[in-house]
Amino acid sequence: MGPVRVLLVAPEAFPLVKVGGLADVVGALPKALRPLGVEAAVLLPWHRGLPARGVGEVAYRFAGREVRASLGERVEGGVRFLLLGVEGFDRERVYGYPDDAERYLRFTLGAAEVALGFDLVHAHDWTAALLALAAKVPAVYTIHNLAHQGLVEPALFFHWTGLPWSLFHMEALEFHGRVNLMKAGIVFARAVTTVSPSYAEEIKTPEFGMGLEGVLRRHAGKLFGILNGLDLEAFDPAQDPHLPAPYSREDPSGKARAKEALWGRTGLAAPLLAYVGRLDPQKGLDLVLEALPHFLELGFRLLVLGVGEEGLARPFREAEAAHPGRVRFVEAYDETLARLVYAGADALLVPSRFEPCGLVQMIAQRYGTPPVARAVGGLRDTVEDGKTGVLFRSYHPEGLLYGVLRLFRLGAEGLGLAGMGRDFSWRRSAPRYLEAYRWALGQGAGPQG
Ligand SMILES: Nc1ncnc2c1ncn2[C@@H]1O[C@H](COP(=O)(O)OP(=O)(O)O[C@H]2O[C@H](CO)[C@@H](O)[C@H](O)[C@H]2O)[C@@H](O)[C@H]1O
Repeated sequence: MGPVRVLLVAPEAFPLVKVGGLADVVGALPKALRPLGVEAAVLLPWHRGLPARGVGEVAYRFAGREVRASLGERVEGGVRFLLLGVEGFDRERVYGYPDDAERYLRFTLGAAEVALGFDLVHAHDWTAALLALAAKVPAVYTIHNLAHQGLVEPALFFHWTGLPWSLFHMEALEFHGRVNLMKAGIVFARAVTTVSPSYAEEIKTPEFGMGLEGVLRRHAGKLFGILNGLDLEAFDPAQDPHLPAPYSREDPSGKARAKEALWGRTGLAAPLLAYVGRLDPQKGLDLVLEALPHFLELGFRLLVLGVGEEGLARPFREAEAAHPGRVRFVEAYDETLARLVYAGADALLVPSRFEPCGLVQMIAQRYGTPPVARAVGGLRDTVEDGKTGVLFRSYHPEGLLYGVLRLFRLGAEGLGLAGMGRDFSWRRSAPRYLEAYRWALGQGAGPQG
């Protein structure tokens, strides 16, 4: 058999454009698949400011007319990135505009044309989900986060896409009177994957299914739970240019330098609890806020690094103002500071309400910092409770508080060192994507092997 040629389609991919973990995964997967005989290219919208070489044009239909989009190409770290210049992407941000559904549908319909040159298309999250229906090659669809589904008014959707209204029913696109793009991905893809085995189980229940649990149960026969890996070269304390000194499990002495650098940059000191990530209701930051007075009473310092919802940013701004030198809120996307946190904090807080996989807890373990995480989704699959970190169950500030206390009772430093020995490489997960691809191409065994 020749190589499988796959087009990964996503809104973001590291190192070109990154908002969160989706970009890490889409950027790393092509490299992990190459040794397995998969030639993967990544197609992104041509977001503002991305330099690339023009390689042609793509014609697609939108709202009953033929439109053209320029196609760019750029190779980065050995990965071939294609950029599609459809209307609506010459903007500051990747998401968060009122016309997101419209511009990503344009992108998806253009992507369907680009996919014709490949054996298979691998669509990521709601923004690319319609490829499962619109692409003329088989599609694999990955759910990174069920919270964002892409809901569209049906009249607009059918006008834009030219798809038949006969698809507007409960077993296809309809969801409470609207079109649900995530649902389209689940229903029409040949294989559906999600980013951890635990999340694959959880989303079949009302607690985590976000209204799609029934659909997911009906399509469970093609659902694969594949744990995300980490790009071990991109995240390596032994060769991380963001750190003041390299270190490893064998010689962790450089870690002390990272701690000093982190304290120097933030004005904080040990014992330092930290959070890195998007400010989103998913992440359980309300628990951090509620537990904060107790943390401060116990002598802990808190650092929060993240951007996102104003409703979550404001209370952290206020907490910083009220507790100078003890609470810091850095409202920025800052790669260097993030690396200093993974290396220099005493514990990383990951109290998520739900977590499809989560990369921050894996990065922290690789950098020798133990996570205190809620026992959900991929957190459950990647933190060894009492060995490399602490897991807590109840979604309650006391759950988090006792988790932190338990970590320090067990010895945060020792657990951190143990975490450095864990293997989070893509080596274990990449072959499972190949299985999903083969299954979608009608060549192999299904999710249960
Ligand atoms: N302010 C900031 N400065 C610097 N770096 C920052 C940052 N905010 C976030 N990051 C970085 O963004 C990434 C976050 O990835 P996660 O997977 O932990 O969560 P996210 O919810 O974004 O991803 C979603 O998709 C991924 C991929 O499948 C799933 O693992 C996850 O569960 C799901 O919610 C990490 O690389 C982190 O370092």
